[in-house]
Amino acid sequence: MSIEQIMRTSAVIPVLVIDDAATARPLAEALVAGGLKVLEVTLRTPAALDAIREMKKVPGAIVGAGTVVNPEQFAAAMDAGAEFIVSPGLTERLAQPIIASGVPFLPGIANAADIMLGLDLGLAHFKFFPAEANGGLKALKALAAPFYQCRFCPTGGITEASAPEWLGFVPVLCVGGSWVTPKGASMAEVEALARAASELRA
Ligand SMILES: O=C(O)C(=O)C[C@H](O)[C@H](O)COP(=O)(O)O
Repeated sequence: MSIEQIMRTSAVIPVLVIDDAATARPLAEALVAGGLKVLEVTLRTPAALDAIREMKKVPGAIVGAGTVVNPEQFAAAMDAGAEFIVSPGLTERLAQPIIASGVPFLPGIANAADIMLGLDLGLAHFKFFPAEANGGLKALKALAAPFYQCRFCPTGGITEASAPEWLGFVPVLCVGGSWVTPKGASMAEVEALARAASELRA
């Protein structure tokens, strides 16, 4: 799968922070049952790599690693079976081994210089991060105009209420967000939130 195909799979990529790998598989089952197949497990917790391994057992799930900020984390994510890589920003040191591997890569950008570095590296698909704090849809529209060939996954501060407006902007293929998995939610609640999120694309 290409990063574009992954971005077009579901309207929302749930950004997951998993503290206990034992919860990972039921969580992935609930998200996939609700229609969200693309799952981003952030490497922010010690359980994240085992969570990726567990989630990959769920039929239909496309499991990637998020918060990947250096080549060492990229290698660990590959070892765990991650199918795509998301990072909050873009450096050559991180991008080079990922691009060389051919694994779908969604690096974060926040300004024109970041996008130009990505274009130099042959990339055209970016996470716009942090989306709301960095000026919201207005800022992305201004940035996307000169970089008409680029496609985006805004992430950071997006909610079920604000997602449709972002998704209505053509260069936005999907949005990322953590609202689908609120702390303490039951798996039935997560499935319902996932279903609502999966139906957001007009
Ligand atoms: O961990 C990363 O790599 C990040 O880039 C940060 C996450 O994407 C955002 O924290 C999700 O944003 P919220 O939906 O506002 O919770």
